[in-house]
Amino acid sequence: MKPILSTEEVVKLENIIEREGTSKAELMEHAGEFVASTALSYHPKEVVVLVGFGNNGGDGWVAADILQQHDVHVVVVSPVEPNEVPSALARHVARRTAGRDVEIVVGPSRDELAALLVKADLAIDAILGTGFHGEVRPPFSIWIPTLNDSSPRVISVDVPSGLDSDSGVAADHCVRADKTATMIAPKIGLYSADGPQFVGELVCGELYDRLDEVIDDVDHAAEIVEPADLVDYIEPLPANVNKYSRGSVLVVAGSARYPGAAMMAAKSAARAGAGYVAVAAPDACANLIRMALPSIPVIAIPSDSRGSFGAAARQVVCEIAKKYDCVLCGPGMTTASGCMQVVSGLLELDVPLILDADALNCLARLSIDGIDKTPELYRREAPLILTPHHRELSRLVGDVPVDDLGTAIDAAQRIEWAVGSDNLVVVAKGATTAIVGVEKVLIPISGPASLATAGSGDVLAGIMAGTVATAHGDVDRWELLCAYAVAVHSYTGFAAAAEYGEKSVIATDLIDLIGEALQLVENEACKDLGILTDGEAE
Ligand SMILES: NC(=O)C1=CN([C@@H]2O[C@H](COP(=O)(O)OP(=O)(O)OC[C@H]3O[C@@H](n4cnc5c(N)ncnc54)[C@H](O)[C@@H]3O)[C@@H](O)[C@H]2O)[C@@H](O)CC1
Ligand SMILES: Nc1ncnc2c1ncn2[C@@H]1O[C@H](COP(=O)(O)OP(=O)(O)O)[C@@H](O)[C@H]1O
Ligand SMILES: [K+]
Repeated sequence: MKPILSTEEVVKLENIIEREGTSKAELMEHAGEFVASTALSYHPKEVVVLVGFGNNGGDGWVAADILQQHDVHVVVVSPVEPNEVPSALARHVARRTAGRDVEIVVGPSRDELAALLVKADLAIDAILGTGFHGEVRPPFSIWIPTLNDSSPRVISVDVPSGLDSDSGVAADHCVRADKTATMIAPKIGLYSADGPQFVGELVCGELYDRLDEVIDDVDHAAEIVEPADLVDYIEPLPANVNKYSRGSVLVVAGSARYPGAAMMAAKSAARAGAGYVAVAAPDACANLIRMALPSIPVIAIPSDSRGSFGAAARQVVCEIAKKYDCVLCGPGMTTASGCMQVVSGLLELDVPLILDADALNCLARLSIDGIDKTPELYRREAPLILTPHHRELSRLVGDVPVDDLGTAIDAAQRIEWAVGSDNLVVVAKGATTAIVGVEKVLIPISGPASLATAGSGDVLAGIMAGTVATAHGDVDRWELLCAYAVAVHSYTGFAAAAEYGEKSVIATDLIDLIGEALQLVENEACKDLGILTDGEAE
């Protein structure tokens, strides 16, 4: 796993590194070297380096110096003369670079800048880094759109200028990078809110050769899960299994209005490897589900007058649910009062439970002002996995706004910390999904935007249930198991986009690609571990 840090954590880490004997000036030299080597991989002839007033600019000045030593024609565009750069560290390197054969253009007009960029084949954006806040002021509010309107490839130093490195919110003017060369560790804002739209390809320069020894001395805002981390969940099917020993799932879902959600979740659980998947659905839709899923037994549960679980459902469902390795509750269920009773009944059972979709809305309704205020509602011994999207998550914490990765992590942590159990995981779904456990926040492999289609969450919930059931409770870290399920879901998205086209994927396409996705995750993990080469994996 690779750490993702907040700006505050990066500053703490830089101070620790300094105490260990590597100064900030040396880190700036290494940052500039990393930017230069990233730039040289494009074999550029003409590079424009845009520098700001701070240390982000300092990285740019160092990179400019190195690039000119590699016979690249470099033009540094600065708002002030090198002698007037306010940051002392950056001023030192600016003066040094100015003493070499580098062209420096101070305070160009929009047209002058545009003319320089037209001639360049690469631009380096060292205007604003982690010190940026608020809206972009002149002259950068002119430079940034001029850069975005120009043709050269853009490498942003540390963060795209104009992006808040913590919240990931882009200012009105924000550099759209082809590649972002971030320093020491990726900043959380690169993954949050607008970040993914502006960052381009992300590369990280560690800058300090003993980073491994100090990285755990600061908290980590989150950790990126790499395929190799998932290797424990990749196991061949033993020859001597039977359908029950493979793992069983009960999907408690559906209603007369939404039978499809139950079908998709159940089929996905089976495709994800569970040997025995059954559906407990209101009798108003049970026959429909039976006809659509001949391989899956459907248990008809008493309905209410509108075709949702009725008053008698709680007792019947809970009696059945005890026998399964995993229960998934929620897809297409509605929030009728019988459903709320089913959810509270299942929470009392000693069986791994996944609450998704309407089960989460029921849970939210069972509390008055957010479930984190009433942890007794969801505190239990057996594992509990909640899989809310941002709106569901917001409802769970009493309608506190949740609209990006940062606010989703905060909300999920409120739910986690109110209970403080290793067995509780909140999978906060979004364009970037965060898996929040009591100690760590994991960022699993993200899928393509094609996954933003109705029913895609039902497929994920099914994959999650299949994964939990086949693990048989033999799980060191539930967060990592959830990361595996999310990765499989992400790869169904890639496979479906390749087969049907990015915009044409519908949720049912994902289900039949789960097998392929399982294989893709395995291939990536093996590649990471050096067991398989690129060619073999294809
Ligand atoms: N501190 C360290 O040890 C290291 C820092 N490094 C670099 O230093 C950067 C952080 O440097 P700084 O803290 O100097 O910050 P920045 O260089 O990111 O920005 C600070 C400057 O930007 C200006 N600014 C802030 N908000 C603005 C706005 N809204 N409109 C226009 N101008 C604005 C400020 O006037 C200030 O001069 C990192 O992103 C990284 O690139 C690297 O050199 C590695 C080592
Ligand atoms: N822009 C996106 N890029 C990648 N994945 C996305 C994007 N938008 C949504 N997803 C993923 O798609 C799934 C959607 O789930 P959800 O909102 O519950 O859908 P539904 O309720 O329709 O089943 C989640 O796993 C989410 O992480
Ligand atoms: K930058």
